[in-house]
Amino acid sequence: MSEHGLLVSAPGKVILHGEHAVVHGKAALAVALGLRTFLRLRPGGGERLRIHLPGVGVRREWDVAELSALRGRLTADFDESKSPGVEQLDVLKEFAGIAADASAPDSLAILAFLYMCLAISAKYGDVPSVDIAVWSELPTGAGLGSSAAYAVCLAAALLHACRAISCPLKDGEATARWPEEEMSLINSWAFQGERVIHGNPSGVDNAVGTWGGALRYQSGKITSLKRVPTLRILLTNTKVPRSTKVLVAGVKEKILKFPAIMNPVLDSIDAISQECQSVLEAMPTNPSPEYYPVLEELFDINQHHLNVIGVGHPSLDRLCRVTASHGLHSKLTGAGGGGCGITLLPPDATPLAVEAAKRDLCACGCAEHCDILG
Ligand SMILES: Nc1ncnc2c1ncn2[C@@H]1O[C@H](COP(=O)(O)OP(=O)(O)O)[C@@H](O)[C@H]1O
Ligand SMILES: C[C@@](O)(CCOP(=O)(O)O)CC(=O)O
Ligand SMILES: [Mg+2]
Repeated sequence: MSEHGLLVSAPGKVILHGEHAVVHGKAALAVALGLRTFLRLRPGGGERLRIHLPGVGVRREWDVAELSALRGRLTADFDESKSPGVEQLDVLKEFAGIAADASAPDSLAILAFLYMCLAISAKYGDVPSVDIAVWSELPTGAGLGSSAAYAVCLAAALLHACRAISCPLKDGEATARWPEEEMSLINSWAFQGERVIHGNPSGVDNAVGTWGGALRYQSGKITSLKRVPTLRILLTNTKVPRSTKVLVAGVKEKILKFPAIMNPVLDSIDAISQECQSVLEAMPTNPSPEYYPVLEELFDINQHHLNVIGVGHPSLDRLCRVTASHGLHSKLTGAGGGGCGITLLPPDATPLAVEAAKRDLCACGCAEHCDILG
């Protein structure tokens, strides 16, 4: 690592269809966002490891020797394919002074960092003496994959600090991507970070955070979408906070309680993703209004399904109602329970109608918008 260190970044994502169902082996379609998380890695001083996470109000530092001793107490083989153990996480919580239920954003961020740092360094070398700062353009806990972007940045930086991956920058280059197999390793370790934060993630968010672009994800299989037409989508943050971990656990509980009722809903969400992919791949690259009625109907059906599996919220119902009053169709994106919704903007939607919808959304408290292009 040079004395100037390394700047790493990873994008957030929008799930078009398949959130939650993807945790249960169904397909999801997701696209990377222009909003990113950034990490600066610098050589540390005095055999210390420092982290600064302004987004969640964390500034902590530890002795490298103290972390090495802690790593020795965790008595387990660390591997990117092994789930973080409950006992391991309990030891880390106790060490960092984190409550046993560890659900606050700062606690989860520290826990994911400590786990990834100790696990990666145990596999590839010594606990590194580095300074790490992470900041983001993404809202945290709003359905845009901030946890995955954070985990991808941490995985890349820690693997780099432990010399498990190369420095991709060649002389004179300002930016670069790691080679494919190193990206796969980053993705696998980012998944471990997501496991600490989410409990039981599908892996779709860290896949988009690592690879970018538009992809279909199912049971660990990542496929780039063949052709992605230009799709205008309005992103609205309801500003209602929620935790992905809690929502994912709630869906699992419902499936266990009513398998015969819930499994067909997940199958139907899967079919929506398939149908949406077919439409997207049939659409010309340039905006073409005739495909939109189907895409709009798929949004509506999926939004109903997401309510059925228990991840809706009154703020999201309001968002859908307000946009519907302007002829526009919306659904939640990500874990739901608040967070963000997406609204499809067909090429024949008038700028006046879109502006009016945005104004009404602001009036009902959903104050943040951005237009994204697929
Ligand atoms: N920039 C960041 N710095 C530190 N922690 C972060 C950052 N972004 C996200 N996180 C962690 O991820 C959690 C949010 O993850 P999650 O509930 O999955 O929501 P989402 O991924 O939709 O934003 C936060 O509570 C925090 O622990
Ligand atoms: C609900 C889920 O499908 C997506 C969660 O996304 P987010 O953390 O809300 O950005 C969970 C997952 O796929 O791991
Ligand atoms: Mg998340």
